[in-house]
Amino acid sequence: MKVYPPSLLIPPVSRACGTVVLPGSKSISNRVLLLAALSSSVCRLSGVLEAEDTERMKEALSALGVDVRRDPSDASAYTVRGCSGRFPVRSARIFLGNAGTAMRTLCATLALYGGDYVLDGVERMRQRPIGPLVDALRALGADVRCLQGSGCPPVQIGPMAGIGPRCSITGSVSSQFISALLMAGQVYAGPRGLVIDIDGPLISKPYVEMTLRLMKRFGAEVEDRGNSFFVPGGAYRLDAPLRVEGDASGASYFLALGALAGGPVRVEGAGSASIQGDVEFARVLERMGARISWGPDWIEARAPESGKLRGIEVDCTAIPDAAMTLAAVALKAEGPTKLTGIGSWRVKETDRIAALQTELRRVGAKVASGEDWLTVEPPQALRSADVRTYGDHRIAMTMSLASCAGVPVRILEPGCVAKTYPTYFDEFAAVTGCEF
Ligand SMILES: O=C(O)C1=C[C@@H](OP(=O)(O)O)[C@@H](O)[C@H](O)C1
Ligand SMILES: C=C(OP(=O)(O)O)C(=O)O
Repeated sequence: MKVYPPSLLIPPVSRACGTVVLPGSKSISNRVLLLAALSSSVCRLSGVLEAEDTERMKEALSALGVDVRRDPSDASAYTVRGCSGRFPVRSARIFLGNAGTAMRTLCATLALYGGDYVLDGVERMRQRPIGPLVDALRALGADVRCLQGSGCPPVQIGPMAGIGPRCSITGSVSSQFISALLMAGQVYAGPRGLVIDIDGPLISKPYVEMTLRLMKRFGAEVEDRGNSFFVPGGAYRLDAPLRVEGDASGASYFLALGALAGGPVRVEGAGSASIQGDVEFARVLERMGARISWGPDWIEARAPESGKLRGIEVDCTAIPDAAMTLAAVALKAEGPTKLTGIGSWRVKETDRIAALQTELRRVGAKVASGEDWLTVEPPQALRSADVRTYGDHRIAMTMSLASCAGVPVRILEPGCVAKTYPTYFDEFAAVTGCEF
């Protein structure tokens, strides 16, 4: 994995253009690795993201005895020999870093399988909620608990006697809980299947839709009943090789560069045919005045003809990750930009509302926030600043875009991009012509 210095000084960016071939989607990669491991077939996966979050998932599956083999001639291609839901290793302590997509899905999977497992992560992971998922799993008969009683990891898992037919779970904390119950539920459901009731509104819904589409690729047809899901139960099978799409959240930074600094910037690997909700980010940029073109697996962004982007109000409930990028685009827009529906930011890699408020103010923006919203007003002139990243890859990538507002920005601890996009700053340099 690429090694970064303690800080990176990004000079003012005056022009961005070029093409970025996106790394694999984190969300799709971690789902298909797990689905392949749970399947009853030998699965060929390509385009898998090489980053910390996917490393944690692959390590965990290997520790559980699954044969996950990298193709010697292609670092992002794997053959996974599925274990039909019966992991050979019944007792393990598994470290999942800060990978929410690994922690939540493996918690549900191993709890419904049963054994003697502890799932743990970094300090921040020990502050990220998992209580509602643990409660739903207990309602299904699993022996699982939060070891520190705080509703957060580490979680301890014991033997499983028999799975119940129904559970309910809140939709307003993390959609990953529901994706986890869906994917694991299919393999371990009893003969009557499993009903998952969703309490209240469901945030980050496109991620649940992605889960359903990928389960379908593995032969499982979940019935979406509006505020509940019926999971029929049965084995996963993958009959043809599966290629992971490029990461649409990662694409947002480069589309923003195109909109902020001339363009055209084209991202390849995700487009109008994508199953990732974050491609909608391009439509939001369009509302702000950027010129956007699409193909099935590419998107291109250019600055408005006038050169002026407009501040807007946007409900970000469906695009929690790409939404952060908008906070940086707002620095060069005319008028304020208000992001709503972002309450889940508070429980991700850091409290992203608090962190962005602090860092955007550091470069001179006027920022206000509430429990689930953020308003950014562009300053007359931006200030050069040393920007903290809080170990959060998306704070580092988002704040790198402040350099498009005419000042140098120093990103502290830029290596945190390794969570999902280890080569981010190389691509940034290639598209902007910056040297750092
Ligand atoms: O299911 C997924 O792959 C994800 C769901 C989202 O989390 P929440 O559902 O917690 O909002 C998103 O922020 C995360 O990066 C990936
Ligand atoms: C919230 C994120 O990650 P995680 O999968 O750890 O929840 C993210 O990548 O922005």
